[in-house]
Amino acid sequence: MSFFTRPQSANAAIRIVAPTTTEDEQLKSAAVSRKDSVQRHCRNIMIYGSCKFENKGCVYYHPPAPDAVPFAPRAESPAKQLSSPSLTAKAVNAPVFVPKLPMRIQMSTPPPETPPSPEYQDEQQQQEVYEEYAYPAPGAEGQADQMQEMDPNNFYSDSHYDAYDPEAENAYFTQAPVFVRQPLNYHLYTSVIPSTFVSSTTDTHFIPHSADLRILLQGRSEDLLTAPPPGLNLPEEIQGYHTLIPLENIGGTTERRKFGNWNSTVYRAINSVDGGTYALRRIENFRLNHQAAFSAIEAWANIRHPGVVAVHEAFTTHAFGDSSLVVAYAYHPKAQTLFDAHLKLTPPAYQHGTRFQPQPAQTQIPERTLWSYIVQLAGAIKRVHDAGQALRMIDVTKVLVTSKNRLRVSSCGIVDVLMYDTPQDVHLLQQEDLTMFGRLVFALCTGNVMASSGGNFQKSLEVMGRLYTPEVKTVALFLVNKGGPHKNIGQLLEIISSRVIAEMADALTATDVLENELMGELENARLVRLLCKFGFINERPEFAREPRWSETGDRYIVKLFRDYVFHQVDENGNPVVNLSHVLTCLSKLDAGTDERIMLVARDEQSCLVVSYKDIKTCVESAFSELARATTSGNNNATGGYR
Ligand SMILES: Nc1ncnc2c1ncn2[C@@H]1O[C@H](COP(=O)(O)OP(=O)(O)OP(=O)(O)O)[C@@H](O)[C@H]1O
Repeated sequence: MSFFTRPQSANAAIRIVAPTTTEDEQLKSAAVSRKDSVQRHCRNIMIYGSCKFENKGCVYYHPPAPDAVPFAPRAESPAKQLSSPSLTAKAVNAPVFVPKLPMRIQMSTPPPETPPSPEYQDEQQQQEVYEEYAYPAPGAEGQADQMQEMDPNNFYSDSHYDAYDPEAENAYFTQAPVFVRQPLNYHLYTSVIPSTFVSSTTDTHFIPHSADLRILLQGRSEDLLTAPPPGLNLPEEIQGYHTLIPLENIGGTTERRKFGNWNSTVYRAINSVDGGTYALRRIENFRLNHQAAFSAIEAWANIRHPGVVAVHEAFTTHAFGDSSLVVAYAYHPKAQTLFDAHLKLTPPAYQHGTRFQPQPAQTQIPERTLWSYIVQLAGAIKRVHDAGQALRMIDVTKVLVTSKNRLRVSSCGIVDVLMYDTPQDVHLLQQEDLTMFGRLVFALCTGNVMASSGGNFQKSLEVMGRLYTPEVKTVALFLVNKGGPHKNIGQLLEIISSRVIAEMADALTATDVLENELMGELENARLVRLLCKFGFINERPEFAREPRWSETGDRYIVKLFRDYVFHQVDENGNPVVNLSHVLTCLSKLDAGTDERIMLVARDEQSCLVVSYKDIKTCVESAFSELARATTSGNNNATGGYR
């Protein structure tokens, strides 16, 4: 049979030694029933210190419980152990791990000055035995359980660091070494906010359910990477923009899209200067009479607001075969117009040969969403009016829904260029903005773009009164009615101030939810960096003319740790493919915690007890060695890896 002996120093090679004859006699009763010479040790015991399956069918050998062992062999010094004839040649070749940092152990009370009583020595011995089996520290059993049943949300609350109160256990335990509670570098960890406070599993006003959020973001990324279909017959490049894709159907059979009285098409394109994706709105057959008409675009380019699609630049081009005006805007992947999102009729459906009436894309807009739209648009208008501009195009086909319940006014600045020759008083234009805003509210409430016009007006008010609170009607009427020269957006914001506060609360909740989501993803970059380093180090065929470089010295520890993380097997010898275990180990390694683990050689003849901090030092030193050897001309070779 064999024992694991506790090393004298914190981190040392541990030999699996054969017991002496005396020890055999003392352990006779236990040894009779065992077939240690032929039976393999359970690796869970070797790695975790305990095996969950011990009494549940695990076929491997489990050492006896500590209290069943009356005596344990004294731990020999690591050097002596390594020179012992009981080691295999392979084990002797294994490098001895020399800790680079002193072990941080503190005695809870100073050792007794007078020689301890025999009774005390007995207890002390028993305690040593206990520690050998409970190694690495009191509480390790719980830790082993924790490691076997990894809970990704709990791996930061490490029981190893919980205050250990020896007095509560036994008076004699006060002499046992107590591991000082090390303050973890908590800033290195993700602390997931309890879902009670910030839940990503439920919908919030602006942020969908966590899974849906990922689908949304993946969809955007996919949208950005879509290649143009062949046969579009579009210019290859215009003013530094390439890879044009029309965002609306430009087939000859469908009605051409209009922007006021002009034909207009929107394209997605990539800017070759900054590599960014932009939305290009092209106005066909436009002749620019005055270069000064672009001054409005310059003014718009300075307006940045979350409710306004950012204006980038404008130019004219003949690349389409005509004289076109093109204005470049920030591109919002997967954006929909308010019309498409809420008012567009779905094609008539047929069932059993019966034709059903076309239905709006969505039924009634919920009041909360409606208020959110009103507040967002009011905020955008306020920003633009404060900048001395007017939007001049507030329409359900020009307001984009760019995310969940998020609106942005698009096409800003175009009308200013198109109407440059017929200047108008900006104050009147701003009043007109409010009227257009009112029409939009009518359209959204009733599902009819013509809701506020002519004979529809009264009926629309009735519908509005039936579906929404009276406040909505008040706001809509305030906007469409002529209120005199002093009517302005500020007055509207006063009327809806309570809604603005609700909106702000929702926006702040959205940032909390997003922060929480981001925290969950924050670990990825650091883990990828670590995995890259492993990739550079492990199995490197040769370095510095040393074919065994990756197998010796610090690298040997890295190799064993790699086995510990990725190559564990269960009691049946099947691979343990537990991502939580991998993530936990890598996170602890990245943080360099003082928690210690036992690394077992592949031949199972030797093992090393090392802390994550030590392994981190090994990884860093091996990687630095490689990095130093990179050519001097390639100074950035390791940039970003650290
Ligand atoms: N900045 C942008 N980012 C992403 N998509 C955009 C952007 N601007 C417009 N789009 C998309 O381009 C498409 C065409 O926009 P457009 O403003 O022409 O709407 P429309 O519904 O075609 O209006 P109209 O019928 O008046 O032409 C819409 O699907 C819109 O979502």
